[in-house]
Amino acid sequence: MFQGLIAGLLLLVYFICRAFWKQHRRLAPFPPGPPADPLIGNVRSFPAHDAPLGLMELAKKYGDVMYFNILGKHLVVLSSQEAASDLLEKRSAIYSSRPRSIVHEMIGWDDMLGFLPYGEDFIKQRKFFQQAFSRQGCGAFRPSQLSQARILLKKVLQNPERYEDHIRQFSAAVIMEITYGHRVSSDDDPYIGMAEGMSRIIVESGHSLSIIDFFPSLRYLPSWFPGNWLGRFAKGALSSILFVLLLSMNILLDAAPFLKNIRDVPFEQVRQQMVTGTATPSFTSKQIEELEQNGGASPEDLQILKAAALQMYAAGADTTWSTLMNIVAMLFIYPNVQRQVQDELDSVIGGKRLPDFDDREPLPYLEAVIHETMRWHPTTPFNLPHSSTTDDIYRGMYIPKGTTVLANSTAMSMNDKVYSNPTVFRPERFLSPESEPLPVGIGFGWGRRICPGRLLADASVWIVAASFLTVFEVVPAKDAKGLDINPEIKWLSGITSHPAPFPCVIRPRSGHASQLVTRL
Ligand code: HEM
Repeated sequence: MFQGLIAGLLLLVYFICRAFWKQHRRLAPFPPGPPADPLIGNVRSFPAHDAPLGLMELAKKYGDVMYFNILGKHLVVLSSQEAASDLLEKRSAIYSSRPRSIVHEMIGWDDMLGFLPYGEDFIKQRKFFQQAFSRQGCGAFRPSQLSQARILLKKVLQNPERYEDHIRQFSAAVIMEITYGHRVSSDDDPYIGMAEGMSRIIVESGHSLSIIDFFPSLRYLPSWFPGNWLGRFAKGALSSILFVLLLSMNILLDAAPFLKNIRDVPFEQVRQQMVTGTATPSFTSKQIEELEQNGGASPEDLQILKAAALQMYAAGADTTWSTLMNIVAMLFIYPNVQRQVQDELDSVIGGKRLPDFDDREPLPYLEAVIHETMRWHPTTPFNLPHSSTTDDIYRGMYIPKGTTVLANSTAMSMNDKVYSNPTVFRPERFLSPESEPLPVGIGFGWGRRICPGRLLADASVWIVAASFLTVFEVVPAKDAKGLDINPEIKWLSGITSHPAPFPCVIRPRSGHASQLVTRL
């Protein structure tokens, strides 16, 4: 009797709480956002071109937490580091999943860490990364980063006009060596071919997957259609579906066997080498060893590990390359900044040798230039989308379960409440006494999804920037009359953003540096 009463009371409390929650939910409005059309929601008001900039403008009107309804799907755009840190970091128990990506499912990439929803597989795969790329773990990769940086310098010396390719190959070679212990020996190394094919697929599939790139295609509709939103919606939806179908078929046709090979071939090679005792220690060999020490690697474990190894390349090569290309562009545009970095390098290292990673501490100006480049032109103009796993109320606004949450890095980097004169490229802002906040979230994301390769990336960028600027300088090319060509640099945006090729000359610096170059 007494137990029944307790059970009844508990049930009553449950229903009251549920009713209160529903009431609360109804009372809490969605975050502000542009007015929506019936059924299609904000399809027409979502910026179709240059979405990061378009959304930055909208945020001036609607605030740093904006709501969009895209064909019934909830999308929240965050435009301040404060909101991103509050939600993606402090409430990371709620905001750490990823939205479903049909195209990535079709090409079999849905088991890679970056696309996994929050859950057991995510936690398992993320652990591989956290172990390998801890501060201590990264130390083991330094020799490979240093020697690949030397190879890069030699290639630039021999063939400076192909510097973009050389930097791309550096980024790929470091990842291949770290992941599989494979030392890239020449430009026609088959692993480099695989890596380049992979880059192409990342760019293509990234476009078709992204909600930002996909749904706005519904907007390519005549705006004169008076009041007949249904007709517009149908036409837009059809074109979007066709767009995705064509793109994914194209990917499927020429990419499926390739994707299987790039996943299996290097991985199986490491396993063979482990059997014959010829494997160079790598991320893959270490993880296999560890699994075997803990009772043997199951086929599922091996599948997860294969996906993790592939993910390393998919996430680490283009991002590192784009960041380095952005730095080259900024140094070209701001020769006085370039000179100041070189003065610092000369006074600290003395121009008698190439920088080693141990020289990292005393180069604050170079560090500031790297941070300022990542702020001024974020490598990923949008962070990867997060997705929420329960209903939430933030600052009195309702964010439903299943909302895609997009952090607009571009808007954050231009926030004048955080950065003084944000449109001006000024590394000094990160130095004492100004010491403005470092753009860590803008560069590498937040919370449980923060880039697990950030320490490795940071070291690669530092080593290349420091050694490159010790021996080379980037100067304007000359026209037929011998005058400087001052090109207007255009920025290309996909998943990552980097400058379009622009005319410039890379040449050895004079003085001590020229001797270093001859010794390369
Ligand atoms: C300068 C170079 C790099 C930049 C700018 C960069 C940036 C990012 C960003 C913005 C994210 C999304 C974070 C979020 O969702 O909140 C991310 C995720 C990721 N990055 Fe990086 N990254 C770089 C290099 C690397 C490297 C070298 C690796 C590995 C070797 C790596 C592995 C990953 C992985 C696996 C994810 C997905 C994490 C997850 O979904 O849990 N990244 N990165």
